[in-house]
Amino acid sequence: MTEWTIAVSGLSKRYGGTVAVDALSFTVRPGSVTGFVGPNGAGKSTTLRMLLGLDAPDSGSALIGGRPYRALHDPLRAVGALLDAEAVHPGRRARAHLLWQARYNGLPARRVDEVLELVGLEPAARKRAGGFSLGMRQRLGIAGALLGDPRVLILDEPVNGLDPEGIRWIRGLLRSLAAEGRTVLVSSHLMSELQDTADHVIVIGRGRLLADRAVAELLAAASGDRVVLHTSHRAEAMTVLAAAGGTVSVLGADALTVSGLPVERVAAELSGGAVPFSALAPHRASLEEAYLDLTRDAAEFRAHGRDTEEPRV
Ligand SMILES: Nc1ncnc2c1ncn2[C@@H]1O[C@H](COP(=O)(O)OP(=O)(O)OP(=O)(O)O)[C@@H](O)[C@H]1O
Repeated sequence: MTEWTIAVSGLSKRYGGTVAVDALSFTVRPGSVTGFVGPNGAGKSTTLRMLLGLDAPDSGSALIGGRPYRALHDPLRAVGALLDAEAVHPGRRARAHLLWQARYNGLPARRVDEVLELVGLEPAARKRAGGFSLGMRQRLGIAGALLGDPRVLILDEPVNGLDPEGIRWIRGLLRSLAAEGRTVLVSSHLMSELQDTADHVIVIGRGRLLADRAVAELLAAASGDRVVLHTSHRAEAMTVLAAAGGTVSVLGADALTVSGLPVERVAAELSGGAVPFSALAPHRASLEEAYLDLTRDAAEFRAHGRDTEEPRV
């Protein structure tokens, strides 16, 4: 049986003087959602295009189930991909577009109706794609990716253009596809989009690997041993906690961050000093904070030319 792992190894691609992907290596395993994150221009789409055989690497390899995409026996059943939701002809009706794709790949018309239902596009099945919102085009692209009931899904910025309801929907869809044992790789330039979706993230910048870690690990590292304290007696709290050996910084008008003291000790010190407080809890970092921590270290990320753009929040 094929192990449907995505394996990128020493992958590099240059366009003229631009190094788009630079000796990139990572593995994406079945059964979880893996986020592929980096700011605009980091090299995500180029990597995905090489994985799908749409661009040739200068060196290295990009394999799916141990083979290059072009060598897969039944590619649509093996891999479903969404690269560009705009790629549908505007005059084509949604169902007709999918039927054409299905026939071309030897799939039954029944499957077209199944995927239309899965992505919630049944009511628009007979409408022309030209009249679709970006969110509807994303859904149509996802329907196309799911047609062959593939083991591996590769989606480039699938959340782009979706409204909050659509974002919730795609999170659920990705999680259920992964729970069925599929390999799910989803790119985004916004780490926050992957919160509550990805189990694992691969972060790249300027074509290079910055992190390849479980989300839980990344969040634990970014959360550190900090405690967040809410009190209207900020000055007194700072004095008491500093005297106890804590490092205290101001978070907001009524909020402080304390590190170097466990939460129980902070509570005991405040009570001992008769300093009132309204809330006290270990700090839980967001995925966006973890991302900013990571990219802060990668100074070259923002220091030069095209990557001067801050990751958008
Ligand atoms: N066909 C091409 N010809 C020339 N340069 C290219 C080509 N494709 C990508 N590049 C360049 O390679 C770099 C990486 O681009 P890529 O589209 O892979 O990044 P990305 O991470 O997908 O960004 P985005 O989030 O904006 O889609 C960029 O500097 C881009 O301008």
